[in-house]
Amino acid sequence: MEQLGTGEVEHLVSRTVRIREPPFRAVLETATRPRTVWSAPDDATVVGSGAAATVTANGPERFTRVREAAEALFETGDVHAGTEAARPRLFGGFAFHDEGAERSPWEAFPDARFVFPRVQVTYADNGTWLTVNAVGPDATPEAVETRLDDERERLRGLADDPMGPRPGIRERTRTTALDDWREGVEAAVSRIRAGDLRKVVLAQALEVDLDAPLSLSDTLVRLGEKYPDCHRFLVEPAAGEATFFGATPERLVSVRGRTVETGALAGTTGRGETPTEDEWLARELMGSDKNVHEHDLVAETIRDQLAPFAASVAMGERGVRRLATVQHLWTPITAELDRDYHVLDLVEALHPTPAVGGLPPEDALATIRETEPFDRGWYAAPVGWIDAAGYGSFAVALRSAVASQSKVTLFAGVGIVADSDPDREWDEVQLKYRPILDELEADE
Ligand SMILES: C=C(O[C@@H]1C=C(C(=O)O)C=C[C@H]1O)C(=O)O
Repeated sequence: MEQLGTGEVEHLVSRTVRIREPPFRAVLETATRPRTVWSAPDDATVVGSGAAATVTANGPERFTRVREAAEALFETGDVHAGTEAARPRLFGGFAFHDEGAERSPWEAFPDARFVFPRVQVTYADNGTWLTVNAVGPDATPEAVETRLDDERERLRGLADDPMGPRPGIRERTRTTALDDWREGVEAAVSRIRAGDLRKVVLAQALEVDLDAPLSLSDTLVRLGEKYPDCHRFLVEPAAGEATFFGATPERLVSVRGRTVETGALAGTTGRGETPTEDEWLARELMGSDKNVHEHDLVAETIRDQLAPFAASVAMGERGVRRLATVQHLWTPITAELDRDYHVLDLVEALHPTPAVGGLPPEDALATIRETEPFDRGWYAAPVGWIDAAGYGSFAVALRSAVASQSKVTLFAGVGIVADSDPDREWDEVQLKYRPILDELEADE
């Protein structure tokens, strides 16, 4: 595996063939570390196995460092992709805070880490594609083509075995007790009422010990079935046991050419038992001053953050996005860039939006660090991909967890504004654990 430093030029070989569609679950099940999954509603689904190259970076400069290393990697490509969906891409993400995501369960996660998969299966609208990549002095077309034949053979033999049962939970440990939560939320509300802050997103973590080992391939399949409109992702360091995965409703930003797509997602309510109750909850959410305020702060900030890059920014109409477990206020936002930018320029400018950080950003981040008794690591941070043209797509890593052998740590947060009630916010956190928790609790 090649570890790329800034400015190094490496020789890259990439070959792709079209294949008969192998079962996603078995492809992921038989992939080797570090594994990669990216699956978005408007994008091809990608499963990566191993790393032909890895880019890592730390600290506040991590966005620039990754961009430079990506540009160096893609500079000398000998690429036969056959289809756009299988062109070379780096998959990975960033830590939430500028520095120091080292506490458990994040020990193996640097502040930024991207993988150029060694073997990649791409499920696209125009078929399924197998890619083999190699980087370094020994990367030759012959070696890559031989590996391509071997992998194609191997994938042909994969059976679509039935999924196993969910693992079941032995024990749950909260990082934040209800009393401490109330105290933290009340302190934040006081600061907001005093005018020191406008909004802050406070999160919790929940550690669960499982009865049986977790099958991440089953979990990713089930999340895809239940949350087809969400971005599914899985990223992991090569060493250690930890895997970060989730199914998030929130897109941070996509850039293709000069077109930018993003949106504001903030303000939450539950799902009803019946369509009528669902409608009632949605209408209540749309009419709630507290939620609309919480939401509009996000939408307006994104618009302002995009403005320096954009020839025009268009805000869509605020509406409700209904997911299997919650409903959110959502405003689609698009922009046209005033010149070519790298997607990471936009990621750096937008992260963290007040949907996961707060306002003013620096004060909100300080409040988060002071209040939260755990490390956010990569939770609520950008995960996604970048290509040689500087295009890319990033989601906000919510409804997510870190899994190791028999332990999973889940994360969820809520926006706090002047009239937030600590107990209602507590309930909202529990609701946001549901997507992952539902896949860990034993089947009835
Ligand atoms: C912070 C989370 O979600 C974010 C916060 C929301 C809110 O406060 O209403 C809604 C969607 C997300 O932007 C999370 O899921 O952990």
